[in-house]
Amino acid sequence: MAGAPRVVMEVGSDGVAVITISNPPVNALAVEIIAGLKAKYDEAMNRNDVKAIVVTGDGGKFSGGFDINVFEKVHKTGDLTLLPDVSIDLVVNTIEGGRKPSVAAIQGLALGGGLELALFPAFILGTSLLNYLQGCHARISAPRAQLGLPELSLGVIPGFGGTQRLPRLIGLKKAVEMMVSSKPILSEEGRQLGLIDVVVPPHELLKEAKVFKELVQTDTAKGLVHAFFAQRMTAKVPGVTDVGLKPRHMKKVAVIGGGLMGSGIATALLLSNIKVVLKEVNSEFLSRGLKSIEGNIRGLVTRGKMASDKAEKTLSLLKGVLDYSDFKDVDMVIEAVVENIPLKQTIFSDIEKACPPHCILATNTSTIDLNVIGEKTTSQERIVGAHFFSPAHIMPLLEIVRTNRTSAQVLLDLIALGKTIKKVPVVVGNCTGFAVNRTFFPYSQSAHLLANLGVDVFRIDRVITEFGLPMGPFQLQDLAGYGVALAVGKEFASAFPDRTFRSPLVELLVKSGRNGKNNGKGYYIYEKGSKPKPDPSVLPIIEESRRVTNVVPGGKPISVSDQEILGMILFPVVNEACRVLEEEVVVRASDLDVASVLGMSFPSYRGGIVFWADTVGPSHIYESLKKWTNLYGNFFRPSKFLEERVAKGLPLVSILPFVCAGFNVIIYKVTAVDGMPKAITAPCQERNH
Ligand SMILES: C[C@H](O)CC(=O)SCCNC(=O)CCNC(=O)[C@H](O)C(C)(C)COP(=O)(O)OP(=O)(O)OC[C@H]1O[C@@H](n2cnc3c(N)ncnc32)[C@H](O)[C@@H]1OP(=O)(O)O
Repeated sequence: MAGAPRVVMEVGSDGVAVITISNPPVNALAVEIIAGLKAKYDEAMNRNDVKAIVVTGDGGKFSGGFDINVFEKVHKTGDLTLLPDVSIDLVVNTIEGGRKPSVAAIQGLALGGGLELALFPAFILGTSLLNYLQGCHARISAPRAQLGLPELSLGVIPGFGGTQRLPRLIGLKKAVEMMVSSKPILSEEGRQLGLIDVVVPPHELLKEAKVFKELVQTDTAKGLVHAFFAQRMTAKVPGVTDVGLKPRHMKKVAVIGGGLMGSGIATALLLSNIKVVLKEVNSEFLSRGLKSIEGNIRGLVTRGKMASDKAEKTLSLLKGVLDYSDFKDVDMVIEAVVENIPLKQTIFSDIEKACPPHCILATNTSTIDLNVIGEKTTSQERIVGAHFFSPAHIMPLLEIVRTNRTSAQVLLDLIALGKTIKKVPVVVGNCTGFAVNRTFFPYSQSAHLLANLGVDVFRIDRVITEFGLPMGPFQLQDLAGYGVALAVGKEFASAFPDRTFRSPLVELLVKSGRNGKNNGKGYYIYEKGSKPKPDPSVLPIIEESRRVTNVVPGGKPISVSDQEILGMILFPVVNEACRVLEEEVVVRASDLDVASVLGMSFPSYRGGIVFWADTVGPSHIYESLKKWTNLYGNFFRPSKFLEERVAKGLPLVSILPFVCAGFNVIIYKVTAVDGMPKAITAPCQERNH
């Protein structure tokens, strides 16, 4: 078990005091660590037998930076005194004031406040001590340690003096690049960049400390800090990751279908050194799939991101096949064929016979009920959804879809595999659209409703991009292709007819020969080398759609502000998120935040869809939806969950009502004779989200 955070000091006979930070797993600079550092530095400075100081971290890591939990506490309490005055107190008064040489011994990582702590010795060396140390090295680092200032990714700036000291250490250009990109460099590069011996005057530190404290209080910092913790929570699934099971190693995975999704999934697996068998139905499709994987991997070489011998080694892990004979020793199959129920059912019945009994049977379906897919098998415990987002080797989200029969072991294995292939796994329930597509299905629906009510489509896109999404709903539709919009629209219309707005617009666009970005003609004109331009010739088609739907009250286009447009697009999404929470499609509300950020590019600095909704205020959202229901119909009707939350004055993220039914109350025990964990009933209990 990890011990309590502490700082220890050992003084050797050579007069060197080694101060070690110990706060597993990353030696975060918790308040008690900072206090401990100050106490040990004070002691070292005051002891006559100490000639020099080395500061280092325990467990192979220097420090992952200031303890982010403190930010969260500040957000909750508004109490800024929780933030210690490190730069002034520790650096100026203790370290500099003490006038003894101090060296940082870095290994593993020195991030944020951790790196800034390592810069402190330079601060001392930069003044009088450098003169008598005669070029002594102030930071000793093990190979490949990560050095970075990722504070901007949390919405704050380096607050322990880094903005002043890093530029002096490695030059302004590189320092700004490191701060803006938040990306770490390796110690080897850091060494090449050299040392700078300049002192930062205390008044600059004071200024910096003030700005830092102001930034911690902004919504942006709150959103980013929430997103940080939420992302780390997704891999903690009650009844799965806390019941003593160990993930099994996936050495060889079969992917069925070499189309866009299948080849992307295969690429992601190969890049993590997992053997892949790619199966297709004929040699033409197979060679197309293999070529696309090769293209993905060789593209990394062209862009200088992978050495060519490494690419060849990676590709040697890939084998293309036309039958199931190579499936006899695979640990997992991921089916990624077209969304056709009989085809998927046949494949699952075939792979059940062809694969070993421990093999996980996963599907990349984005819509079809997993119970239906597995209907012709007797292996329901090992059937699971592995829903990747396109392009699968790039997009970071992996929705792991469970039925009420999927075993905990299988879920755990998939969570572990997700992490191995550098995805963020989010475990979700089995419903139309799962968590992400289900929550965001009203997004394009409301955009179409607004367009049919007379609002300009390009204005809608602008409002949404100004809010922070990378593109608006109409440009997104152009990008995804109209075939996808029509197919997905049908699924949702049949699953949720009470809240579907039927717009003929996409059909009219297809009729007029448009297919979005695919053929260069959609709401926008797409030309090579230039940004998409709004296409005025689409306006008569939109007019035609308005005539057909005839939803404009009094026949006149509605007049709405940008703020209302934003609400009319995003509040229905929040409303659906409420239903997703009520039905416990996600384990906790923050999982939906992560899924919305990583799957829909919802701006991370807004914390995710539910977090943002709480910032806006559930009662404002509820009242707005009620008003729009009266004006424009049922599409906007507030959900029961939202209504109840508002009635109780609760935010959306707090305790979810615990329903004693469905997959969430199943816990697992390894009792089955075949070694697969079996579900047992668990008592109901309230969980904190
Ligand atoms: C004043 C200063 O200028 C302000 C600052 O220093 S702000 C902080 C700057 N530092 C950062 O942003 C680093 C954030 N951390 C990371 O990027 C990554 O955690 C890491 C690269 C250090 C390690 O990554 P990885 O090995 O994949 O482990 P990861 O799962 O992310 O983290 C392990 C645990 O450490 C915790 N942790 C990591 N960094 C932390 C931090 N700075 N504070 C508190 N907890 C932290 C994580 O929450 C996680 O906890 P859990 O096991 O209970 O879920």
